[in-house]
Amino acid sequence: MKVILNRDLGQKKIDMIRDLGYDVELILEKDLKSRDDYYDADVWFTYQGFSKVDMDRWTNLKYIHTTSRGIDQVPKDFVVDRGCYLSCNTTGYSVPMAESIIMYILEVFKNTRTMFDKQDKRLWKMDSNWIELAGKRVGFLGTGNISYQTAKRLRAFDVEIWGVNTNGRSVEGFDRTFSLGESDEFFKECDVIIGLMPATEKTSGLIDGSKFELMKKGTTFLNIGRGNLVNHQDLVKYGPKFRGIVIDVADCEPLPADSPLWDLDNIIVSPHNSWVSENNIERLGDIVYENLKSFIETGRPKTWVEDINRGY
Ligand SMILES: NC(=O)C1=CN([C@@H]2O[C@H](COP(=O)(O)OP(=O)(O)OC[C@H]3O[C@@H](n4cnc5c(N)ncnc54)[C@H](O)[C@@H]3O)[C@@H](O)[C@H]2O)C=CC1
Ligand SMILES: O=C(O)C(=O)[C@H](O)COP(=O)(O)O
Repeated sequence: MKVILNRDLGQKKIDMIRDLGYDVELILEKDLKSRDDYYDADVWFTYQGFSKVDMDRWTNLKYIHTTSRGIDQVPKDFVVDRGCYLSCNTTGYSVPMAESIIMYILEVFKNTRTMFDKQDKRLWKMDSNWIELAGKRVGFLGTGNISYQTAKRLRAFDVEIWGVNTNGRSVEGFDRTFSLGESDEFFKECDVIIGLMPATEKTSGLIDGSKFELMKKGTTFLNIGRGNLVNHQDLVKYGPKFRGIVIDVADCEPLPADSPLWDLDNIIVSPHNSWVSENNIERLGDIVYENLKSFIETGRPKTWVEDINRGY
């Protein structure tokens, strides 16, 4: 079985896979001599490699694992037509994402932008506009794994935690949950609202002026999942209403230098950085190992995306 890996998982994981004792040829993408050497592989671990290869040329491909959590970049027709398995980095980034989100909220609540500005100017001047997280209501758009890990850690700050998901089902770690169709109260009452939804046809532009209108003045709004969730024109228009805005993702990445979002004085722009951590390769390696072991032994990975057309 020929397996192409886009990331070096380290010798320990490679040895673990080899020690399984099966006839597996593991090749790092960077060691492929030519693009032609891809096309007879059985398994491909990739992220955005789809645009770099000619998808029509694969002869044996039976299993794709994308090293990202989101699967919006995956050519879904190919997966369906070929009857290929698709798996992704289900939980691998949730911990660093949760920590980054808590950092962003505190940055907005404690005005760190202003603090660093003053520091650059060697200005010793107190700021009386710092607010507490304790007692606030934090709302998650999406109650998936990243939201869960963030909510779990936010508990220590004595906040109330609400969430929106597809049907309003209750989810461990959330005090209240809403369906999007019945979520006006959510938008009106949350002090912090965090976008953590996947990019799908259904989520595209969900958060627009009509939702910003419902939010109270001084809300802190973060979009961390995918940029398509938010109507950016409306975000700019309603910008001054917020205590702070944080975007880790945008409808166009990199965010163009002439985007009016850069001009908002209450925005933190993080360049799709929230997932970064020194532990990612170790976590990815665990998922890859379990999935590959299962694929070799049973013909299917341990976990996979069962309904690719759902989009996440
Ligand atoms: N900025 C970054 O660096 C990263 C961004 N991401 C993004 O974050 C997203 C969320 O990740 P997870 O929490 O692990 O995903 P997940 O699949 O565990 O959760 C997704 C949540 O969104 C909800 N949802 C989906 N469509 C909906 C709709 N139309 N209406 C209402 N709710 C809907 C689901 O009910 C679920 O609660 C990923 O899909 C990915 O695009 C993931 C990792 C890193
Ligand atoms: O996992 C996702 O989805 C992301 O958006 C992450 O930022 C990172 O994706 P990779 O660069 O690790 O594929």
